[in-house]
Amino acid sequence: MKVAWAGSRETLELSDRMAKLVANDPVFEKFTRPMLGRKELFKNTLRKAAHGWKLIVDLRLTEEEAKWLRLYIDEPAYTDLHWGMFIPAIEGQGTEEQKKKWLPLAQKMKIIGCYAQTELGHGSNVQGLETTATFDPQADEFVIHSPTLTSSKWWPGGLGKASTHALVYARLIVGGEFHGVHGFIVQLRSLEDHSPLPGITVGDIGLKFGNGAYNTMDNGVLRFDHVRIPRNQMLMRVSQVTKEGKYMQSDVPRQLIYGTMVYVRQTIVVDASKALSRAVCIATRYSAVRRQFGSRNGGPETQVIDYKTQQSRLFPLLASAYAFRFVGEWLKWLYMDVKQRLEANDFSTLPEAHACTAGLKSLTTTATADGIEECRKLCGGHGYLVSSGLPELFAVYIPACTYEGDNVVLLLQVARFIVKTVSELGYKQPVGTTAYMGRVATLMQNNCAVRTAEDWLNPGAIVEAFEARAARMAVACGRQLAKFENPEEGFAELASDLVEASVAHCQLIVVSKFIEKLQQDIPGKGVKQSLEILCYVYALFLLHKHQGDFLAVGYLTPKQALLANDQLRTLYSKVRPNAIALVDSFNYTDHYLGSILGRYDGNVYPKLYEAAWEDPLNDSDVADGFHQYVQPILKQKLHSAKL
Ligand SMILES: CCCCCCCC/C=C\C/C=C/C(=O)SCCNC(=O)CCNC(=O)[C@H](O)C(C)(C)COP(=O)(O)OP(=O)(O)OC[C@H]1O[C@@H](n2cnc3c(N)ncnc32)[C@H](O)[C@@H]1OP(=O)(O)O
Ligand SMILES: Cc1cc2nc3c(=O)[nH]c(=O)nc-3n(C[C@H](O)[C@H](O)[C@H](O)COP(=O)(O)OP(=O)(O)OC[C@H]3O[C@@H](n4cnc5c(N)ncnc54)[C@H](O)[C@@H]3O)c2cc1C
Repeated sequence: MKVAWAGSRETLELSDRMAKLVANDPVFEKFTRPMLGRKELFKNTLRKAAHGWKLIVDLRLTEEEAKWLRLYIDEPAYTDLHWGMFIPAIEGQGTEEQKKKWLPLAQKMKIIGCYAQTELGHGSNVQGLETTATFDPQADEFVIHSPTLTSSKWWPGGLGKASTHALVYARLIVGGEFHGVHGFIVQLRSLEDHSPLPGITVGDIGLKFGNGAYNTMDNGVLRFDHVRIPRNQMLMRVSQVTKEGKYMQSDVPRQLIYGTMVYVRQTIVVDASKALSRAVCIATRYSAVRRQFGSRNGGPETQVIDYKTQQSRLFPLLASAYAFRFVGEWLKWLYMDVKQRLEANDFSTLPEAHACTAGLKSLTTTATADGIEECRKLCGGHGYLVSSGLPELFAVYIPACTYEGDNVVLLLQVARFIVKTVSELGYKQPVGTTAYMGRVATLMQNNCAVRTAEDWLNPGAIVEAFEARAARMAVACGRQLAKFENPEEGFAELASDLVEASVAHCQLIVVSKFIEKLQQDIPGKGVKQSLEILCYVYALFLLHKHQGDFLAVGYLTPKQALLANDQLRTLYSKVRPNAIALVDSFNYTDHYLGSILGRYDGNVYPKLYEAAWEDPLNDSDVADGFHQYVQPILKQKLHSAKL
């Protein structure tokens, strides 16, 4: 199962080596992180990033090894944006000449870059950005300017204190004409002493949610006062500005300017499976350690993992972690395919790649953020302790629902794609993830054939149920929209229904990709069988949770919905014997997990007890402040009898 989770034996071995390298290095200690003040915390992150880079260079780590190393260091840092957005943006939007100039500098870390798109007043609406880049043909330069307070760049990670350069998204103005938003490489700080260059105001935006958590990152604010950059620092793969001041659009679609977001959204789906699996690993191991009630004749109490309520909350999350892992693997394939096509100037699959990355990013991050919080509750009171690892994991993770596109805004993008597909059904055969809509007549007509709980253990029955629900919801939205004279007005009015239809479509993708995964050769005794059980748990859990949809569109009867729930209960009993093995298969070191409750050896109580004494409040028996603030109250002579 470890191999199935990792994707291949090579990846398992490689990631395991990197995990151990980090776990055994004292520089990467992270237990005290939530207690550090902001300055100390940030300096410590810089130290870890520097040490990580030294290891990469000294040990001549490959790009793949370096990625795993950074993952296991497990501390948001400017390097995430440098490697994760700045470099990919140049790769995707730069010309060959630009790549030749900038990529070696960035890859050797001679410059540090960030991705500066969002502004104080504008995030989701990228076309509404206010920063301007005005071409000056005399000087052959662009003038980058922040005309208003709301145009201040706000949020970019790594911008506040670390970056020397930024990829700045600004409105292009050539000859007095606006040409939409484009990306520009702008130097922010001196490469000698790191001080901000003239015309640049830059700093950190302040503390964020949670202790430690995302506060290791210097999310920044940036303003430009007529900062000049050479013309060739506009990324010019999509469109060009000539020396003479001519704006030229190539054959490449404008949307490629948003390409870095597509790339990162794709990586976020696999990351969701990592974050959720960490939380599930902690909650599952602890649920086997924790006992409550049910002692007979003085024997041990019941392990809480044996309660059906615990199982019905925990096992769907375990199944979701696996589902997100496999859909993430598929999405990575889809992205690589699109990338190759784009290089060959084939843009036909870009809309589907955008819809899939947007929708699956939204679906998986929402479920993961909710799932981490559920895991905290599954651990009872001890889950609220920072040493459980769950509060920090939650605090670090939740912005994923917002960054790289607010999850609702992204689902509305999926809705546009679905509505367009439905409207074209008469004359265009849908392909890829919308191919099922090509069978819309059958899906609208046929109803579920399930008669017994066992009938639900059938991939065909499950896929058809999810297809029928998604198709019927999409068609219903299409019909409602048709009643509006102005389509944009209709879209705005029906936005909530459209979002629900998008969720149904995305859930269908995850379920189908899990089922497709099981059609592959999966080596290892019992591995495939265990994954089949998890796949059914995932699908039937969703069906149960959203049974209102399946019933409302008229595909299921209430009896069939009840049978699905009966089957789900049986499946939980099948997951239970392997639950610990299924989380051990994530192969997480205790260092990466960062949780006393989730320790591999299960030695929870002694370690919790020990850790309590390490709290700074326990440095002395009598607290600092006692004599000043508590003792006077204790010694106070009160005159009123009532008091
Ligand atoms: C491996 C390491 C990875 C490390 C990563 C580290 C993560 C670190 C953590 C945080 C970093 C965070 C970074 C950020 O948050 S960066 C900022 C991200 N910002 C956003 O995501 C903004 C969201 N908004 C948008 O994407 C867009 O503005 C929009 C899509 C919501 C709307 O855009 P607009 O231009 O108004 O488009 P329309 O709706 O009018 O659509 C026009 C047309 O274009 C299509 N389209 C839109 N986006 C894309 C795209 N990305 N790719 C392809 N096509 C796209 C859209 O579908 C329309 O098509 P049409 O209907 O056929 O005309
Ligand atoms: C931790 C973190 C790191 C970040 N890192 C970066 C970075 O490195 N670089 C960068 O450029 N940016 C970064 N961002 C910014 C991030 O990309 C934006 O915050 C994000 O795109 C959401 O935009 P917003 O803040 O404008 O939200 P808003 O759009 O203002 O959202 C507010 C509310 O309005 C709703 N809403 C907005 N538009 C619509 C609509 N059309 N229909 C219905 N509802 C709508 C949303 O659903 C939400 O509920 C980061 C943000 C965070 C939190």
